[in-house]
Amino acid sequence: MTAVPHEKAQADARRHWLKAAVADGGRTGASIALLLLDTVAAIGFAGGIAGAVIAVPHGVAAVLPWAVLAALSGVARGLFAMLAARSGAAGAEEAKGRLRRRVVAAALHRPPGGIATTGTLMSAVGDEVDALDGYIARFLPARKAGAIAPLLVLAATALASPISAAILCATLIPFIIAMALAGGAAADESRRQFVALARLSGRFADRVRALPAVLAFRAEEREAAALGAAADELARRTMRVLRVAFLSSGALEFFAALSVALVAVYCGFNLLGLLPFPVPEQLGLGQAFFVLALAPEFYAPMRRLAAAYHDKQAAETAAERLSALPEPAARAARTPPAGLPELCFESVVIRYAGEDRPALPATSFRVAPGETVALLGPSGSGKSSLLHLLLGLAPLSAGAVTVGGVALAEIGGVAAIAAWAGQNPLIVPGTIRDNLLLAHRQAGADALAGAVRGAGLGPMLARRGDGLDHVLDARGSGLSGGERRRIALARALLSHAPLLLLDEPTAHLDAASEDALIVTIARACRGRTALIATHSTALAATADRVVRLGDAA
Ligand SMILES: Nc1ncnc2c1ncn2[C@@H]1O[C@H](COP(=O)(O)OP(=O)(O)OP(=O)(O)O)[C@@H](O)[C@H]1O
Repeated sequence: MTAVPHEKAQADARRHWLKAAVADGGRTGASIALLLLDTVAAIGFAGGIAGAVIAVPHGVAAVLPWAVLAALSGVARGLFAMLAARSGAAGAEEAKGRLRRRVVAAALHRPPGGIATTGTLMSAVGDEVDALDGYIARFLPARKAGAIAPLLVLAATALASPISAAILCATLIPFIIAMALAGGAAADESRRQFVALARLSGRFADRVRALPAVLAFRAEEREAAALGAAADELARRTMRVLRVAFLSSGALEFFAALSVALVAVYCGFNLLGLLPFPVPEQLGLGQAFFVLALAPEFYAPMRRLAAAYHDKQAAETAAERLSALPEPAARAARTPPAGLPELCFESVVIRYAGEDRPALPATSFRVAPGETVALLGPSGSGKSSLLHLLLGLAPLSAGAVTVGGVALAEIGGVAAIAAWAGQNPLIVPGTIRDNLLLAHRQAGADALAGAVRGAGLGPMLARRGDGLDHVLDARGSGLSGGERRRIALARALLSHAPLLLLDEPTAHLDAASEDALIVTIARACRGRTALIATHSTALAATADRVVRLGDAA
């Protein structure tokens, strides 16, 4: 019962979103004006031809001005068509640029706890924004010009021969009915085809990402069959779209040809006086030529619109996904205060979107400037979430957090003043050196060697012949969990940030390595404010204070 209104609401939302996206740039007004000028030039061309024909008996001098009019109109048509295409393309570039900037901003400034993945956002920036190209460059100008241009042709025809104009109008009515029927079917089929295409490409990308797991579970044949079935489904849907498209273009061509043929027969019989019924007009040669030259122009704007119809479907499908992207989070109003920060947590609650239970129930504590606090607590008690909250990666659902006396919301997060080693350290494609220098671009060789030593990366580099020049891929393939953490820790050691945030820095380590690392961490915490989430009581013992989470839960 609610499906239809829901679909209608979605379609309305899509249309509004597309309208707003185009209003940003678009330049459709210029393209529409140029397409209408093209129609005016077509009328001039027909006038030139007709004038030249009736001037033939009066000699070359009489023909020349009409021939020049026809030639200039022909050149103007080419020019207007080219400028309309250029202006449409430039408008589309402008609108796509704005949209891309908005999506990139949404990717870079994701609201804490949002669920849009980087993959979704990046595919939105590329493919989905591109899908709006034809809609803005071709479809919108063609639709608006398509509503006015036939009326201009009709008015010009009516001046020369009202009956011919009536014939053109008469063929338009069944044409509109046929196009409305075929257009509705085409829209449904085309939407289904786009959904099938999106499903297939999503499935394909997902399986490529999970290829090692597919091979490990010997699921190659099953997955290949599933991909084959999705591809067959897409092929079936594509064939249906093509069938409907052939039907509608068949209807368009039939009525276009019929209108020209009827006008031609009428003009011929009228000129010869052979019409079997009385008509209130007697056409001259010039009028007949004018009307005949203009008749094909009546359906030309609709042909242009039909050719761009596919662009509309592509844009609406893309709009469905793009409009669902989150708005970029508000920019920080202030920069974090300088110096060693004090952290204050007052009745802080973290609840992720769509979750009933809070990840962190009301928690209050304070970290003095230069103090090291260890967060201890069972798995799932919210230790990582608390660190993520400071970095702007988890939502503050209740309570207040201040950094150096300034509300966290005002500075957006502490990333600018923090050295951070998380549980899933970021590895970028490049050498291990590139990965370490992410924390401090200008770090010298001595500082780098100190960080490598402090984080215990020496044995790992020695095992790889090329040491710091060893190249890592985006997944950090070949690195163990402990090695990743050591890389993250080395980064934190390299950075001179006054705030140190460490999330389980000694996990995955044997006892001897842990002891060595604890000494390094304690040294790194000196002279900074530090917050360390850990399960290690040995590491917690080196902190100035321990805050236990999850006890009250
Ligand atoms: N992005 C998220 N969306 C929804 N729930 C989340 C998200 N991140 C964490 N949680 C949930 O919040 C709770 C606290 O998780 P968190 O990782 O902060 O705990 P933790 O104490 O650091 O655990 P561990 O010691 O295992 O690292 C868990 O129940 C977890 O499932």
